[in-house]
Amino acid sequence: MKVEAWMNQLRRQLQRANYAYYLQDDPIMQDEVYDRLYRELQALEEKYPDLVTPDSPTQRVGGGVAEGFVSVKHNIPLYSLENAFDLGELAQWVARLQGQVGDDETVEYVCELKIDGNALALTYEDGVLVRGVTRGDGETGEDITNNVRTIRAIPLRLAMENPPARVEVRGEAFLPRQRFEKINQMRQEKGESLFANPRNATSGTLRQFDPKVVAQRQLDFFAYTLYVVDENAETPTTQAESLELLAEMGFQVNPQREVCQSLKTVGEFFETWEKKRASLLYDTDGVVVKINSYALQEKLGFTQKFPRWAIALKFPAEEVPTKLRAITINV
Ligand SMILES: NC(=O)c1cc2c(=O)c3cc(F)ccc3oc2nc1N
Repeated sequence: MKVEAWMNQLRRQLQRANYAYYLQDDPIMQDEVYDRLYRELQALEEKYPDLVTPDSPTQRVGGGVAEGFVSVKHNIPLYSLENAFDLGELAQWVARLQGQVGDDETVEYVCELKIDGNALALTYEDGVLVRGVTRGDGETGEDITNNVRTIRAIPLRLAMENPPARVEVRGEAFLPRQRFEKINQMRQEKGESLFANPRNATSGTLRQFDPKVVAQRQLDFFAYTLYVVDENAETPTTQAESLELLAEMGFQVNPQREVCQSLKTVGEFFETWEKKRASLLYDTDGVVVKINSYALQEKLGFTQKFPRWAIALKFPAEEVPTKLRAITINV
């Protein structure tokens, strides 16, 4: 077999093993086999440097220390979400929607946990990750591609045979709480300032100039929006389908989601997770409620700042720990 074909085969095998191990928590290959194949690919890439490809697992941490980040315009803007602070406000939002879509339309919702991290905009061309950008002001963000490439939950190549010409993905980079605590513990030992919370630690890490530092922090990522920019590729017609397609493409998609037919079941999803969220390995600050149908999303469109077809239903702010409150009262 030609060496180039062998190197491509090695890459596919390592990517599949990575996906199974990292995203499906179901290893298909012993570590020592993975390491041997990885070293074999590295040796071949050193011997044939012009056969190195950007999606090779060996290319995750590279690019040297950046001088700064270039500001780039998003291909598709990233809007923010309107907030609702209780079920009453959610009911008002639903009533407004129903008014806009007409009473004959039965509206179906998708409820997703709102991950408390930093939004990222990813661009894939012919299935290969070409750009990773911070949210910025929604119109332009900072090109942090070399840092994004170090996030293991973000595929360097989409896991599909015939990828669309271009795919835009949005998702949330975040740090699981345990990882956040470990990072702060290491900073404390080095006498460095501590991060206030996982979200700040995530944004501080994404803007590091050295990808090696980003890689050490082991950021995580959940994808939540997909735009297939390719007229002859099949495109999803609902948010639920998009989430399934994102998982097929090799992204980590948050499993705690539900298609709801009524405000009542949205409320139940919200109340369930308001209670259970402490058991999650990462911070969430609410539930994102979205209209499932893309046709209806299209019909509703956007205001100056928000999509009319999505809202963030926020969890009440964390209770101040009682002992702290007791001290306040004594003072
Ligand atoms: N933090 C999140 O977990 C999360 C955030 C957003 C958004 O910010 C968001 C913004 C839009 F304009 C439209 C849809 C969105 O969907 C989203 N879905 C999510 N799951």
